[in-house]
Amino acid sequence: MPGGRDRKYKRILLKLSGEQLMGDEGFGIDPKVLDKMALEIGQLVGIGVQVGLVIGGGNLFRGAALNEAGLDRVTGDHMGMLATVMNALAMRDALERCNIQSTVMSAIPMHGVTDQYDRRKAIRLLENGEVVIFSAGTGNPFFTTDSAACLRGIEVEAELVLKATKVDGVYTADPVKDPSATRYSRLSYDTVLQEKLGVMDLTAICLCQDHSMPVRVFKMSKPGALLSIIVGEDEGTLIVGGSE
Ligand SMILES: Nc1ncnc2c1ncn2[C@@H]1O[C@H](COP(=O)(O)OP(=O)(O)O)[C@@H](O)[C@H]1O
Ligand SMILES: O=c1ccn([C@@H]2O[C@H](COP(=O)(O)OP(=O)(O)O)[C@@H](O)[C@H]2O)c(=O)[nH]1
Repeated sequence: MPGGRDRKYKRILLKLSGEQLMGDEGFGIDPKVLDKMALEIGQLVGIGVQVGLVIGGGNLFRGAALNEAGLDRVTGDHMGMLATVMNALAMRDALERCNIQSTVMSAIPMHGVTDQYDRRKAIRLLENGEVVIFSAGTGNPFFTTDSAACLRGIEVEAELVLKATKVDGVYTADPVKDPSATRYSRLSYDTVLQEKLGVMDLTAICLCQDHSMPVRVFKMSKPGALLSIIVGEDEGTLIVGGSE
């Protein structure tokens, strides 16, 4: 553990975007990336952290993009949710190759492929040290997996939602488009909402605000970042209530 410090969190909900699974390819899943992520998740499990996972589907399908291409929006969202199930199965496979016990639950019943989402069972599995992968988002169209991550995090009483992303936190503007943007180390839900800071969808932020669920945004590809957060280091950006 970094600096020999104890873990700060016992139960977390980690949100990975689908795009993070595709590595350098423009589409699909790179098993080497999955293996790397599985090892990092395994480090958390190894120090007794209970890990719930939500994985997006943007490496495969997004409803809004399919809609722009001419498909019905709800059909597109169903396809996006099914994409998250595929990613979840691939992640379970990678975790099991690292001898990390895991269960995939789906918000859309998929008998024989995944378990159906069951909050009480999920909590029991987490308490037993299994990684629980919550797939198919919220099960409803017009939502995102950011909202699903916050929803599941609140439901299973995680202490923190961790949003892994391509940038190392929340900035005053999109740092990819505006090089003069500066990073917050901590900010309030209200600021994210008022400034419409685009790192996470605003529905997800509202849900976290209503239920006082803190969110930490960080860069997954930064070596050791995930573990640093778990031991309480000030990595990325923390979104919480009150004034910043
Ligand atoms: N104010 C902001 N601070 C940080 N990132 C921002 C901001 N506004 C927009 N972004 C963009 O949001 C992206 C993060 O969203 P992303 O992880 O792609 O979401 P998802 O994978 O869930 O679709 C970053 O890569 C960044 O370019
Ligand atoms: O509760 C949900 C979660 C996801 N989706 C669909 O699944 C796609 C993939 O999820 P997301 O875009 O959040 O993935 P990420 O950007 O995190 O990879 C979305 O675009 C939506 O079409 C949905 O309809 N309802």
